[in-house]
Amino acid sequence: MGPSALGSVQPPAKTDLLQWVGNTPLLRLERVTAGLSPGVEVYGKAEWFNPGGSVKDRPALNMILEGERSGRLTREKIILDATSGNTGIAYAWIAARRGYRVKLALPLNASEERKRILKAYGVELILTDPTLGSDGAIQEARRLYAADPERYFYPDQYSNNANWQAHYLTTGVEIYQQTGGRVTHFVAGLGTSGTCMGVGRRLKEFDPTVRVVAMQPDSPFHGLEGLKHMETAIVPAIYNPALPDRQLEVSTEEAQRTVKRLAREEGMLVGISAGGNVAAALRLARELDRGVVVTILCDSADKYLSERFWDDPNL
Ligand SMILES: Cc1ncc(COP(=O)(O)O)c(C=O)c1O
Repeated sequence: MGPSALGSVQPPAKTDLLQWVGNTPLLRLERVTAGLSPGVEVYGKAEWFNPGGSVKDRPALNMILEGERSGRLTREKIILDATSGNTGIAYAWIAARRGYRVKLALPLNASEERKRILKAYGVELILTDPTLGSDGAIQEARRLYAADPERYFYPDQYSNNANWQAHYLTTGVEIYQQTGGRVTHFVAGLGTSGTCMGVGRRLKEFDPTVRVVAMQPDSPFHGLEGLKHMETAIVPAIYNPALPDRQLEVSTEEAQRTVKRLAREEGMLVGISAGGNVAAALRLARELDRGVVVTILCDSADKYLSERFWDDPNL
């Protein structure tokens, strides 16, 4: 078959990897939802389809583009931030494409896979005290920036409006469109809170009856990498506690158990925070007679495969 058989040959579409951020599939959960009222549907937004493998590609790209637009990010600057991993991975590949260097503060105990991925992209890692968690990394990034502000572009994802705006401009719109405007509840775990704030604001603008549910780990020492226990953590400046209509707490074990169920019953190999989101979404869905519940499958399990819970027969 020659080209003429195809009609006029178009150049390939979206040949820049950056164009593949967003527009992720919305997947219906069909088996873990057994026993729910027939009028209730539960969906997960498959964010591992982003080029960097997580939901954080969206805010990282938006913060970098905003930095360029505002003139705060210029060629000679190093991108500096504190990240438990996924935002770092997103900065890393986006910076590689756009020709910037990246320096990241992250807790020493962040998963080995994440550290190796970051190093593979050529990122400089500053490993911080693991007992201080993500807050220790934030303090270190602030210290480095304060010591030499001219050297760095410090997006500070916890305080940067371009973080939640990425979700306001993309994720929220996609969810509304992909559900044909039928979404009734949105569930999101809180890390920087960008996803919850941006999607929550957008959905409530489309339809003020949409209920926004924030999910948090049930204790300060938890295994939900990427999420914060707000009561004991540095609260992100972009977090508005008045926006969620409800808060749900999920234990590490419940999240891990749900991760295994999603793998075995739905064929979706997702990360721990995604398991936590689905656990909270299912708890909420059990209370409903009718509804369209949407949550976020933040990343895949690739970076967590060395965790011990996979081999724990009780989970
Ligand atoms: C795996 C994972 N899940 C959830 C989140 C939370 O998303 P957000 O920062 O938008 O609250 C993050 C954030 O870093 C993450 O890495």
